[in-house]
Amino acid sequence: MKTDFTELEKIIQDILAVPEYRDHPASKALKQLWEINQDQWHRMDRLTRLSDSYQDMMIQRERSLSERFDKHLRQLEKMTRISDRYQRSLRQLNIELEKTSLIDPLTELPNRRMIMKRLSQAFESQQEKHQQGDQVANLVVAMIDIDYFKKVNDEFGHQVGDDVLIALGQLMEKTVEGLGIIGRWGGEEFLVILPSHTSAHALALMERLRSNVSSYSFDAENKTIQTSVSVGIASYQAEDSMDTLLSRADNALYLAKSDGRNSVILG
Ligand SMILES: Nc1nc2c(ncn2[C@@H]2O[C@H](COP(=O)(O)OP(=O)(O)OP(=O)(O)O)[C@@H](O)[C@H]2O)c(=O)[nH]1
Repeated sequence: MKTDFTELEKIIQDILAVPEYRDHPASKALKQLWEINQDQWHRMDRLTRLSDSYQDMMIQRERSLSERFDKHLRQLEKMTRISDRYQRSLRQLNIELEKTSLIDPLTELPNRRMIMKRLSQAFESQQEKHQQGDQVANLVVAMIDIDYFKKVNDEFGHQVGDDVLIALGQLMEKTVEGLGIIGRWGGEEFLVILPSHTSAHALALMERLRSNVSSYSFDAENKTIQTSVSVGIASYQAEDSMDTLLSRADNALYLAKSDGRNSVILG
């Protein structure tokens, strides 16, 4: 049965208000009971309000924590994106840096640093091959120097000289393509590495390269520039170091120059 407290309260108040009942023990007990009830009701009310405000506080705290968490997450995502972008551009920069540190900017051929790297690799595999007794095809290097290049600069200017270097670089690269690697050794000098060639094959290839350059003519200011190269070749021999191999190619080049230029000599 549901108690109607408003009705009950009214009945109790009515009883307590009757003057004749005032000193009656039942009236006193009822008054006491009523006060206890009121007291408990106030306590319950306080507890309920306390619990409500505690719940509100917890909800508020949870919301603020969640907002802070979301904010940190967004910051973290942003930082990750920035870091990814930064790493990508750093990688790209490294690739470009590696490229520029190994490529000659004028001719876009491998520079001396790269050609030395490749020579060192080719030299190591040559030594392994040599130890296994394979001595038919060897590592061959060819030192190439453009003849009378100073005259080109003097007569047509440095810019035309640069253009001639680029054109000859491309022509020579085409000639050795698939057979070896050519790089700019410095100034008007180039170095060819042929990893596995007989001396006869290397000689024939360099003869073709010399012939291609000498039949090439460069047009500048309505004049034709005739070009030629001198080439010194050295083929790997037992006990060779990279230095002795290069030095023999250099000596052969010197002989080719002394021989009147536009020639190929196997040292
Ligand atoms: N335009 C241009 N000239 C260069 C470059 N590097 C070196 N040279 C020039 O190449 C010329 C080399 O001259 P020399 O060493 O006297 O040799 P050469 O005139 O070719 O004569 P031989 O080698 O004896 O046939 C010099 O004039 C250098 O200035 C370059 O990057 N661009």
